[in-house]
Amino acid sequence: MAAHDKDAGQILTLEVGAMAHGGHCVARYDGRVVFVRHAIPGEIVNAAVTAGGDDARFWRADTVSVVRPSEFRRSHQWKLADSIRAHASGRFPVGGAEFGHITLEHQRRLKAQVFRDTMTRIGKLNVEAAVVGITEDEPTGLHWRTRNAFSVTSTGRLAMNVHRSATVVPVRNIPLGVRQLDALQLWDIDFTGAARVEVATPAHGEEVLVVVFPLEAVAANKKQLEQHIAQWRKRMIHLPSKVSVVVGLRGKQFGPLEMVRLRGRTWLTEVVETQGFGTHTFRVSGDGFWQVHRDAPSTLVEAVMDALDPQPSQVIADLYAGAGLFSKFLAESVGNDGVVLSVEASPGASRDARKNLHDQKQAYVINGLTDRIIGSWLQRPKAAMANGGLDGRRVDAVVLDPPRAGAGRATITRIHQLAAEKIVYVSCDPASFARDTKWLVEHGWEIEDSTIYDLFPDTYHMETVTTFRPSATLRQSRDLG
Ligand SMILES: C[S@@+](CC[C@H](N)C(=O)[O-])C[C@H]1O[C@@H](n2cnc3c(N)ncnc32)[C@H](O)[C@@H]1O
Repeated sequence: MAAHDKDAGQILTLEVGAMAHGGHCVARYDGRVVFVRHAIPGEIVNAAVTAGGDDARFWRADTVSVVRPSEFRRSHQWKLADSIRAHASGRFPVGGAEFGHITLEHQRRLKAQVFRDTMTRIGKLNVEAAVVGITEDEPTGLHWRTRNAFSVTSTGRLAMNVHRSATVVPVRNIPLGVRQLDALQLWDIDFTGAARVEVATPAHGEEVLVVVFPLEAVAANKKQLEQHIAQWRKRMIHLPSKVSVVVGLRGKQFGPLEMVRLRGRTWLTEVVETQGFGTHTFRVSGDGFWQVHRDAPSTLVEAVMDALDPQPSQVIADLYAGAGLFSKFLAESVGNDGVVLSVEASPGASRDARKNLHDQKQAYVINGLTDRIIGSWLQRPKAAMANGGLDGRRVDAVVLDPPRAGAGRATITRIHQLAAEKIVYVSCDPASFARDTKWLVEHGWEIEDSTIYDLFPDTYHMETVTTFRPSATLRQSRDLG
């Protein structure tokens, strides 16, 4: 909350309307829009203003009590994230479980509505998408996160941030985390000197990877850093032998992360077992991206493989490929005469991808920014793949899985120029996806199918997998060209 915010703390009684992207319901007060968190469409709530002011275009508020509850309200699954209990004890809820007070079935209905509304508002398209949930998540929506990041309090305890705030609240369990995480009792360790701690606890196996990021001042002072490293090492000596601990020294974005090993390894193993597409094992380094829900890797691989339907000898571009999750399964399907171009910007993730794909000669790991790599393919299609070309071949299909910001207009245009037969777009953000879709449609692409996967229960987040095909007009113009 901003210190100058004279309206902060004021309690408003509001009838809340539709759920908007970002996890808040839209309400009106004196003609002004108020984004209300921890409410459900149709409810009347008392909400405390968390950001206001006469000049503000809109206000923000947290529900503190419910006057007319929705039939889909339940008691919140996580005390520290429950706005009502938090405000009653004079504090703010931690972020990250803003749907914990809504039944799982209704959360999914709301996600479908948010996706539909966002596609209409930004994408200018009517898209109906079914929501697929993970059965084991029912009914609570708890115990699914394999990747958890913590802030650290001034006394060295693991903590979570209050929504849109630097305020941290110490935690002693993470209800959304997989059960292995609580069992480690990392809350009892003194992490003084650290700014952030990230913990990866894979769904299968006992390996755990803890990455400790020092405070900037500590990282900048070699002697202090060494002292803290010695202390962290000592304080974690009791952890089970399969727990690896590294200190991460961040470079610039996409620059290499230097990892100082305190114990164990700088990476862990992830096993992805699918229905119908086999099982593969992946190496994922401390700084590498991995899907967060324990069942997300297998669910998304199955969705992408079903949507793409890769055939032997095809050329497939896997853009924003991370450690090669989709590339690995795709390479197997296209066989020795096919090609998978696995494009990823992070050097660490590309290193992992090279290891994960080393036995598949048809897979090329290309480290760089997607738009530049495609630009090179378009400019020099005859050049060898190792030299930034396509070896005279044509890209048959594209899968892209960009970060939350989406691909952006320039990259979408280049993807279109590849003249593939199919694009499968995996997205974790409906707003950037709607923007990218608008540009694809302007270029002549049509949506064939779109499905929402509820891979972030008890939060407002969602994952979508959408198949695009060239429209009849686009096909015609290609034939003429
Ligand atoms: C949502 S993750 C998907 C990774 C992979 N498909 C998976 O499922 O494990 C997005 C990835 O894109 C990478 N990335 C971000 N911006 C990029 C860019 N401009 N070009 C290439 N890769 C990028 C990130 O480093 C990250 O690994």
